Parts: sequence; structure tokens; C-alpha cells
Amino acid sequence: MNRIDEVFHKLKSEGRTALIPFITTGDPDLKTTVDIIIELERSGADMVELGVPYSDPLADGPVIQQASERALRGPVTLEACVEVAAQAAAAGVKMPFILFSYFNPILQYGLERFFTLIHEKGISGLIIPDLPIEEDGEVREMAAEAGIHLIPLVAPTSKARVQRIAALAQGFVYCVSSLGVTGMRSEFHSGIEEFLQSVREATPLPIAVGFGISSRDQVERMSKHADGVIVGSAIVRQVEEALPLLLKEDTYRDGISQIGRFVASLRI
Ligand SMILES: O=P(O)(O)OC[C@@H](O)[C@@H](O)c1c[nH]c2ccccc12
Repeated sequence: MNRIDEVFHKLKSEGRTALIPFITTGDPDLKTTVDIIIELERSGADMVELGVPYSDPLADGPVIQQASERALRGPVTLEACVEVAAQAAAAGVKMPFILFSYFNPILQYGLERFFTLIHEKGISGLIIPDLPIEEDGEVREMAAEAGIHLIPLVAPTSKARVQRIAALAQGFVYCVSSLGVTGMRSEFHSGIEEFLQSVREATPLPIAVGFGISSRDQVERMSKHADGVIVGSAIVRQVEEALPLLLKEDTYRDGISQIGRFVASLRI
């Protein structure tokens, strides 16, 4: 059984919702990302989305765009991002890793080579936001062979496609709470609850909701309708705010703990 399935199975038996942070790998550098992942798990994260920074993050708002720019100042290749997961696992992190990458870096690396790499390094899930199901046949087959869940995104506008996307999904279905790009929001797409219910009815898999979630109240609201909640920009913003502490040796641990305190505040 894939570790993502195990985590959702355990959480369901405990009546809990998965807390799934997204972070930009290599922001501010690869070593710090390993320490942030360890802190995320210590603070209550149940699995983590590791973003591969990309020069043209079309679906990302300013917070994640800037994090990608910071990361890309260093040697943050696709391979280095996957290695960060292996280093975190070697340091004792047990939670599943979901690699999050736009399709181009994967194509550049080579599909066969990519799936061999992420299988070897213990990646459990994969999200490729700009690969629609109409074009993901080969990738889905290769992911299945590698025992890695290819997790699809559905948006409130997906309407008729929800059935098809949900029927092909593996791991869980990522429900996007709002239209537009990633980023903290005070309001979500009107009818978000009905949308989540429609996805719930279209798949036996767990459903997780993301986009714009940045507070405990929002996590509590979304956890009524989903099995997992994804928080990205709000945590990436915490990394940005902790940079002055992270960049100095004598305050490094304070910076890591500051990020952890925010994540712990979201845990319900
Ligand atoms: O940042 P937010 O609003 O909390 O949303 C999660 C999001 O960061 C993460 O899942 C993600 C990062 N980049 C993306 C691109 C498309 C869809 C989702 C994403």
C-alpha cells in the first residue's frame, strides 16, 4: 500500500483531517529545506508537497513566485529537490512526500529517468498542475508502474470533467478552492461546499482542498468537507518572514521554530 493511502486510512480511523503543507524546495537553500521538512512533521503535518521551483510558475501567485526566484539562485535542480526528500527520510521523517512540479522540468529530465529517480528516492505522490488528464496517459501508466500516485487537480469550473478526473485519480483528489492563482484569500469560490460534495460523490478516494487557506478557522471550515487541507502560500510566506533568522547561524533554529509554530497553529 502506498504511504499516502496508509496516512489517509489512519487519519480516517482517528476522525482527523490531513494537514498538507506545500513548500518551495531550495527556499532559501536545500539544506534549510530539509530542516523545514523535519519541523513540518514535528509540528503536525501529515504529508508534504515539495515544490520544484520553476522559472515560469503560471499558476502561482506572488508569494510562491518569489520563493521560486529565491530558490533558483541556488543549484536547485529537479534531482536536487528529490534528493532533499531522501535526506529528510534519512533524518527520520516518516510522512509521505508529494513531488510538485510543472511538466516542463520533468520532460527536460526525461520521463523514464524521472520515474526511476522518484521511485528510488521514496517519493509517494506526484502533482503536475499543467498536465491535463487528456494528455496524461503515458505519465499515469509510468506512475502506476513506479507505485507512485499521480494526484489530479479539479477546479470548481471542472464541472463535467470532475467525473473523468476523479475516476482516473490515484491517492487523493486535489480540489482547488478558488479560481485564479495560488495565494492567501479571505473568501473562496462561492458554492465551495457544493463543489467539494460533487467531488466526494465522484470518487471513493480521499479529497483534499487547497488554494487560499491560511488560518485555523479556514482549516476547520474546509475540514468539514474534505479529508485533507493543503496550505502553501501562507507557509511559504512564513519562510520568507523567517529569512533574516534563517540566514544567521545563531538565530537559525529560532527561524525554523517560528515556521513550526505557525504550522502547529493550523493543526486541528
Ligand atoms: O498557496 P495556496 O493558496 O495555499 O495553495 C496551495 C498551493 O500553494 C500548492 O498546492 C500549489 C503550489 N503551486 C501550485 C500550482 C497549481 C496548483 C496548486 C499549487
